[in-house]
Amino acid sequence: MDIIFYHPTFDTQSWLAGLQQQLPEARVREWREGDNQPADYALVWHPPVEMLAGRKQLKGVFALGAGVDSILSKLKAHPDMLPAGVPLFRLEDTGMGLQMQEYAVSQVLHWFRRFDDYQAQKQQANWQPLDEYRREDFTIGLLGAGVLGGQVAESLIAWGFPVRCWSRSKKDYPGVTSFAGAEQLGDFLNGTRVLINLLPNTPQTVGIINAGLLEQLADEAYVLNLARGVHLVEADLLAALDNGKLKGAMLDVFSQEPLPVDSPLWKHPRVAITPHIAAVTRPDEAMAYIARTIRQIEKGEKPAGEVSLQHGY
Ligand SMILES: NC(=O)C1=CN([C@@H]2O[C@H](COP(=O)(O)OP(=O)(O)OC[C@H]3O[C@@H](n4cnc5c(N)ncnc54)[C@H](O)[C@@H]3O)[C@@H](O)[C@H]2O)C=CC1
Ligand SMILES: O=C(O)C(=O)CO
Repeated sequence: MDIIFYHPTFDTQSWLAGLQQQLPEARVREWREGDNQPADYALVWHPPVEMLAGRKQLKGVFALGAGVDSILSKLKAHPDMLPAGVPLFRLEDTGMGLQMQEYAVSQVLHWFRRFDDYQAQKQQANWQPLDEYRREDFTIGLLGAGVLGGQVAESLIAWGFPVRCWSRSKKDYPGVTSFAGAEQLGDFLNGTRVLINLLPNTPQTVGIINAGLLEQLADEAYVLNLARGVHLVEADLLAALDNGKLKGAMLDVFSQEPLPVDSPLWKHPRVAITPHIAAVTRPDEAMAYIARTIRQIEKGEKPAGEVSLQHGY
């Protein structure tokens, strides 16, 4: 079995060694320009078109991340990049769920305990206990309730917050109120105090967090964007912060990355920023998942994690 690997920034040698250990029966190599030698599987992130185009013998392509938007947008421009019938897999969880839980829980607690207000008071040397917030006024709403959103919901339930989610179809997570489809988006937003985005980037979700949506949230709401920058209309977020509708935002992802130095988001006192690190690929867990999935394919089984090209995620 031959496996080709391409990632623009990962430590390729350590991935090749790790994969070889997980799959001793395979021949694993780095893909380089001009390599047309046979391959059964391709492991990729931002792959050059020529790496995959025409490789009809592939049994599977693995995206080395959870979101497949960059691969699918390339596929749109170059439909021959993924030969017909070759399944595309993505990383499901592989350690990202826990990272998303850490990020979301720490930030929700930061807002809930008013550390943002105390930080602002500190700038003024102002010693002033503030009214406590009540959990019942702190409903958390998850936009997207899949592998990662479901785990974030679970972690916030454990902290006693009212939690609701919105997805394409209804979910059955214990203690979580589930809303589904465009017709229930308004009900989901009504009363949501903290909006956490974990949607995939698809034509249906681009720009979804806009002025019209923000207006429907509870007053003094907060936005946590953990998914993709294109989901959020940044100008609308800034306007909602400045008109008082939103109390704060924490953003991990941006319409342009790295975020340009002249973006007004950097300077806004109620916007917190991290550089797209909410959940990163954990090599050991990712390699174990890929090896397990390849073994399932080799046995003729149908593994989890296949991307629906029809739905775009
Ligand atoms: N900031 C970061 O470091 C990272 C960001 N991500 C982002 O998180 C996203 C979510 O990852 P997973 O939970 O693994 O994805 P998933 O595919 O398991 O879950 C997606 C959820 O969104 C819902 N959804 C999709 N389209 C919808 C629509 N039109 N209307 C309503 N609901 C819709 C689905 O029903 C599902 O509940 C990824 O696509 C990626 O963009 C993932 C990993 C790291
Ligand atoms: O896996 C993904 O989709 C990511 O965004 C990793 O940072």
